[in-house]
Amino acid sequence: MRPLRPVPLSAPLALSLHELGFDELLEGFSEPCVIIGDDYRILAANRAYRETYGLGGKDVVGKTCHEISHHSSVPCDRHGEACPLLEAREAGHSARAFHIHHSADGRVFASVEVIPVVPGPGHSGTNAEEAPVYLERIISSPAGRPDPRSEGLVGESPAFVRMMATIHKVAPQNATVLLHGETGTGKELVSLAIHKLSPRADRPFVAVDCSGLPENLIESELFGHEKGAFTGAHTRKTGLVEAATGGTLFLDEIGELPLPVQAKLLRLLETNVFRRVGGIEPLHANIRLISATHRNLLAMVQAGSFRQDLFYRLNIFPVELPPLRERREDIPLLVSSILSRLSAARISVSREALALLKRHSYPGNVRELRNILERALILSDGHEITPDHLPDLVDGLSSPATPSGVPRLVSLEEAERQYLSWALAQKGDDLPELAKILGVSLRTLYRKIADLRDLSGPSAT
Ligand SMILES: Nc1ncnc2c1ncn2[C@@H]1O[C@H](COP(=O)(O)OP(=O)(O)OP(=O)(O)O)[C@@H](O)[C@H]1O
Repeated sequence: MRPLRPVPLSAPLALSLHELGFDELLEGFSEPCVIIGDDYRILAANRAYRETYGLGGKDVVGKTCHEISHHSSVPCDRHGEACPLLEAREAGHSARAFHIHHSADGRVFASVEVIPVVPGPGHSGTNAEEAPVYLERIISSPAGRPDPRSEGLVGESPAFVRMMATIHKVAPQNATVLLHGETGTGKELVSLAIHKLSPRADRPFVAVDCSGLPENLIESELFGHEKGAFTGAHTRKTGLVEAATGGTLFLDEIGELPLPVQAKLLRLLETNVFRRVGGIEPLHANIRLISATHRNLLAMVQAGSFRQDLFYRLNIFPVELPPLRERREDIPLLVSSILSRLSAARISVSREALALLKRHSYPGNVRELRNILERALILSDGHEITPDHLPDLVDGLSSPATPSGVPRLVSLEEAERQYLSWALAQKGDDLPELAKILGVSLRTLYRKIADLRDLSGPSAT
């Protein structure tokens, strides 16, 4: 058997990779692993790889890695993906990539690491035997799948896969993460995924909606209070920072946090110390903080409503969540996934209905898609969903298209109404700011909104 020595090695691997033959080496790993040659051919595979990617009992040895995991006759870089083998070959050190793989159990997200391996010092082989070989380890993601049966995050578009790759990189670190995305893009789901992928996974995940808490309560909710700290504080109360000890605290809509609480949060992040309201004892926090917002925090900093120092503390690792209209390729998959979550029966969607669903601009993103499908399911009595069951998408105003997504030629007046509906869905909570962006006075904006409501009836945005 051929003795092996890997170059260079990350510390944990170095312990298991020395002077071993292919099979012995591979069986040391519980995750799927293969040894591949320069030409992508699999030279050996461990049991986990055979079970995960097995081709109905046929051996994988002699096949190429892209044939097995991508069901493709050409390497993944020819599909626009990063090929870790190519990178490892060129750089001479290990390389990683995040891919969608075909496993025996459907498609999965997979973190792939390729490590160059060379013969051990005692080995004197033939030239052919000394051709470079690589160890490929694959860890499939528990955070979601590009598969309708997935419980977690669903998607397969390049924008979505890029975001998934980013969260898989940051999750194992303790870094503070700031998620930015429009409403309904999945910020809470992504934050939970980061928690589940982190070493804190078996400790608490505590989610707090900063916009849902009255200003005078936020501080005691977050930090707790001592008995008698204020009228009505009859007992000592543990705050959410303490409740998240060892785990992750998710602060949703961080832009809504009042300035005095921003100062306390900053102190917590800088010193890891906080005090309960009315308390003097300093308490040590042990949390990972993930925050999220749909707002432009930098613009808020410039406007003086968000602390600059807190912004930089929160923004250590920013993650942008793509809006659904920028990943329309995901709509068919999301439709089947959401329908299978909503109904145990198999519900089909007609071609025309799917075309309508794909054309809509979704100011409310995945949450809006879910609501539309929930209504359609009721209207269809659990049978095939057709355009008749999608009145919001057929009727126009309550389903505004983005300027780039106007599905047919319309009058300028109609285009303005559609654009205004869309703009309101993006920034309707800050009309002065929206008026500024649209270049109209606040009074004009109010008038246009009133016209829009008159025209579209009580259900308009
Ligand atoms: N990629 C996805 N795959 C499957 N479901 C998703 C995805 N993204 C969002 N959802 C679903 O959409 C809904 C909204 O998601 P979530 O609450 O995480 O969004 P959000 O960005 O936090 O919204 P908000 O800013 O309004 O709080 C949920 O039902 C969630 O399960």
